[in-house]
Amino acid sequence: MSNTGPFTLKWGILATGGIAKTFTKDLLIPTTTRNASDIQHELVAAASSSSLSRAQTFLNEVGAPETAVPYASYADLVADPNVDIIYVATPHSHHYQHARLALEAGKHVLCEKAFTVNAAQAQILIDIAREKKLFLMEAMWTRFFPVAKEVRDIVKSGQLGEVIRVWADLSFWKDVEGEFGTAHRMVNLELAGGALLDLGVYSLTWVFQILYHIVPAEERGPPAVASAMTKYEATGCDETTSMILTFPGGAQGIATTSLRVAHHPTPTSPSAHAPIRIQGTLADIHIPYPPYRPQSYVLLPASNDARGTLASFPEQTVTREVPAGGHGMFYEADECARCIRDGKLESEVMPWEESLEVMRVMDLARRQGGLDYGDLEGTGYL
Ligand SMILES: NC(=O)C1=CN([C@@H]2O[C@H](COP(=O)(O)OP(=O)(O)OC[C@H]3O[C@@H](n4cnc5c(N)ncnc54)[C@H](OP(=O)(O)O)[C@@H]3O)[C@@H](O)[C@H]2O)C=CC1
Ligand SMILES: O=C1OC[C@@H](O)[C@H](O)[C@H]1O
Repeated sequence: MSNTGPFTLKWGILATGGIAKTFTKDLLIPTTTRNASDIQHELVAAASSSSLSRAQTFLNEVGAPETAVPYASYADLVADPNVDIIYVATPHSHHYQHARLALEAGKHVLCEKAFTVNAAQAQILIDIAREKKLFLMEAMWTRFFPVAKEVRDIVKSGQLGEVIRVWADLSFWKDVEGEFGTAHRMVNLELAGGALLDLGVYSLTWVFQILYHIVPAEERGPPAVASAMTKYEATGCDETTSMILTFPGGAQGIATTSLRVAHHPTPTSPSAHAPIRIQGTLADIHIPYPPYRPQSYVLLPASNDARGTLASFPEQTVTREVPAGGHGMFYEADECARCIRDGKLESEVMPWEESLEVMRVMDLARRQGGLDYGDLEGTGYL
């Protein structure tokens, strides 16, 4: 690493919807507020497929520097020589096309979750990134929170004993018809909507972080998958999907998602149990809602009348709040900057192979549930 000051990563934002705005605001929070002063981010451009004025409005709304350039097309954005990395923030249906557009133009890519519609598309993006020596990462921001890292480290240390089971739910207790109708991206088949790709991917990421990511390579393997899927009648997307994953060695992951019921109808109520529960032979870890933005965890030693308390530590709650009023999306942006600075094509925290495995599990669950996205499943390009 050079000692000439922080490495600067120059960002172009592809799309101007809800999450693009949240992410970009985080990008503009100085890295010094989170002890990440070895890198910094610069917002250099944003594009809207709708209009130039929408791109300009977006830049104004996020508080972009005056030098940031608005574009009226994604093609123009990826052609900007001043841009290093493109953040793809379009609906699932378009991730493959837009990430590929950026890679083909020679840009590094951070692509929103779910990475693509299926594993075949993810594989092609990875192949292109490898061939062109470009950084590519699924924007699974949850993994980069300090709490997620701490939890992985605790499990790795053996403090929980052997992890036997991980329960993971991300569901929203919604009036689905009233809130989403048929056109909203959450339920619209033409945008690859549905609970699984939008929310279930988080349940899977918690299961994978514990039962796959931190398992030594020689013991690790893809899980067997048994799933059930119930459709939303109005569009045919999945409304409630439940998956039981059995990993080599026998540990089980139970990953669930729904648009109509949740682990608790008022997930932030003090009586709500945790949506993520990592269960070991000596202790559990519970992670409260929201599991996609984890800011605390509870360590619970196992205990019963007959055997007493097995672990040698008390129950404890650890809280790590996101600093500087951020949403927590800057952690994944920092990872991109460090990887690119260090010449890495992929992140060790969210490696290509694991995005692919998660996509394969979702492919299997969709096959078992009879959910096919038709033409959106293709690997043709633009
Ligand atoms: N990490 C997280 O916490 C979150 C991630 N997401 C992910 O981000 C992605 C976008 O979600 P979100 O921002 O909520 O969606 P929005 O509908 O708010 O925004 C999507 C944007 O994509 C662009 N777009 C391009 N083509 C289309 C199309 N055919 N239909 C609709 N929009 C299109 C539009 O921008 P323009 O007109 O400017 O081109 C639009 O504003 C999804 O993949 C979702 O899973 C979403 C929410 C939270
Ligand atoms: O990624 C997401 O996480 C937060 C949710 O609010 C959102 O619907 C989803 O796309």
